[in-house]
Amino acid sequence: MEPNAQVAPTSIVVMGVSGSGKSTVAAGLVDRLGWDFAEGDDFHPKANVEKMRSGQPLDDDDRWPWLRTLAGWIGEHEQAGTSAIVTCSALKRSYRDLLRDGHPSVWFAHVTVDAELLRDRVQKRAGHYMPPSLLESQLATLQPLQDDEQGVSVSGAGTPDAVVDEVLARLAADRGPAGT
Ligand SMILES: Nc1ncnc2c1ncn2[C@@H]1O[C@H](COP(=O)(O)OP(=O)(O)OP(=O)(O)O)[C@@H](O)[C@H]1O
Ligand SMILES: O=C(O)[C@H](O)[C@@H](O)[C@H](O)[C@H](O)CO
Repeated sequence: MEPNAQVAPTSIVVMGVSGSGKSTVAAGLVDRLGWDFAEGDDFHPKANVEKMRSGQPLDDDDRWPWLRTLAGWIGEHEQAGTSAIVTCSALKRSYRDLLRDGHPSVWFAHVTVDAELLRDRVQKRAGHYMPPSLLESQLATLQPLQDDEQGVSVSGAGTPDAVVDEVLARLAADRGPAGT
């Protein structure tokens, strides 16, 4: 598999640890691009959500079936020729390998936020099943997006609009004049 396949990116996976701002950035991208959208967390089996709610981090075995479901969603959109945006923590490179395997249009937008800001955001967020205590394991598991992976890493510390602008600028550059 070729991580940097030269295919116009039409499937954006907004990735990052819990609380980094994936949903917020994805909403901004959907507003600006009008592409189809799915919240990756909605595809977690109930057992995964209950595990996180009880304060236990997911492991690879918990995540593989979920990631395969998301890859299927991406594949359906690719096949239909429909551009799409999905949020997914995609914490490890091997998870991203699964998502892009056979799906050359996949392009990652990694929203990065330092641990202090992350704790602050998650502690202020009410009514979410993900307890702040799981942040450390999210950060320990994270393998940041690498240079040879199609996509962009952006700091999520700015305003949502600024983060979205930065993602879109890089997306436009990667899509080239024909991909607008
Ligand atoms: N750029 C930003 N500036 C200020 N606050 C932000 C920004 N992005 C997100 N937030 C806030 O931080 C919190 C986490 O954001 P969000 O839910 O988008 O993250 P997430 O990565 O989708 O989280 P999870 O994966 O746990 O669902 C929310 O309360 C959101 O309003
Ligand atoms: O891979 C994981 O551990 C999970 O996807 C988590 O990241 C949460 O589902 C999500 O971020 C919601 O808080």
